[in-house]
Amino acid sequence: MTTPLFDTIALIGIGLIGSSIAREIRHKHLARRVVVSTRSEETLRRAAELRLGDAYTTSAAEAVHEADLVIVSVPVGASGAVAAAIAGALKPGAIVTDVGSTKASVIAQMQPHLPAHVHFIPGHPIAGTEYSGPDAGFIGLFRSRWCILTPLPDTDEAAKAQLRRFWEALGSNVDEMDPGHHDKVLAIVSHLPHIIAYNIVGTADDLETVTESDVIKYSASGFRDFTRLAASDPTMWRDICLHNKEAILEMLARFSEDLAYLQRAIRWSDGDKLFDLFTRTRAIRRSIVEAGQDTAAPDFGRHANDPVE
Ligand SMILES: NC(=O)C1=CN([C@@H]2O[C@H](COP(=O)(O)OP(=O)(O)OC[C@H]3O[C@@H](n4cnc5c(N)ncnc54)[C@H](O)[C@@H]3O)[C@@H](O)[C@H]2O)C=CC1
Ligand SMILES: O=C(O)C(=O)Cc1ccc(O)cc1
Repeated sequence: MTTPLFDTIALIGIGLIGSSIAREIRHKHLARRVVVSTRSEETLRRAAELRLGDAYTTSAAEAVHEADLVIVSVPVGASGAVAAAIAGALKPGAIVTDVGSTKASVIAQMQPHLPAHVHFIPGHPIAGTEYSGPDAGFIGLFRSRWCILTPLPDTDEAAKAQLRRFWEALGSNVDEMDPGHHDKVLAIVSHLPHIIAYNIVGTADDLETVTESDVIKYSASGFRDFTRLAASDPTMWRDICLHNKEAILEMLARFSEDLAYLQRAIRWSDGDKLFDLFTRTRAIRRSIVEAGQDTAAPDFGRHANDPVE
């Protein structure tokens, strides 16, 4: 058996991401003890049934007081409230991290509450699915996926190296980025695709001439891919939109301009313009496939609700 990387890990929030991390910790023996905390009694009970931790509490402060690593996995809009709740109970030298999809806002919400005697290192695993809750997590979610850390200036190198080792133990490749840059990159590669998916599925649902049963019956695989994204958790995506507002609006403005260009090419039957664009975008897809980044997260175990061994 390998030596655990941490003595005690506290998981605040035990949905898709928190429970996937919990399963990995147990599976790979990365901590001696795991304390699970979440707001609702019902989710906590389910986490206990799934044996995701060693101790369970609805008090985030109680969960963190002995923790060497605290991982906050809640919707980004709740980050500030969690930081305020745990601040007074954190152990000196503890590493506090998060997994939120936006970084500048999470830092702005959490940092003012956290004491100087802890190492706050924000993070974001670029891995997930459209499912949520403790049953949705699975071992392998983070394998061969990127995890981006957005450390603050003067972050302790040893603490950062320890957090890197943790994500690497989960199979991730770890990168570092400035929070503002992270938010712009993620706005185009993750947030916009979800917004477009919510929009197109909403548009199809609003059409008078095409019925819902037409949509369900004849949906081609392209539309079905959009419905998968548009089935993602409404709270999580509301929070992402509200907490990465500037970058998302900037990318949406660019997107709308480019869409108008495409619309014009179709209106004027400009086949060359259409062909050129479609050729350029196909090359991007091929680069992604060549880089081995085309596969969805492995499906095995996605609904494996068996208690963790
Ligand atoms: N779902 C995905 O594909 C990915 C999500 N993320 C980020 O990870 C975070 C968690 O997302 P999921 O695990 O998917 O969500 P989820 O909805 O599956 O789980 C959220 C958890 O947070 C708890 N929670 C909500 N508000 C809380 C509060 N105020 N205090 C304490 N606990 C609270 C819920 O009870 C639940 O346990 C979000 O910030 C999201 O942006 C990051 C990468 C991928
Ligand atoms: O399900 C998908 O395709 C995703 O894109 C999952 C995802 C959602 C949010 C993130 O911040 C990172 C990954």
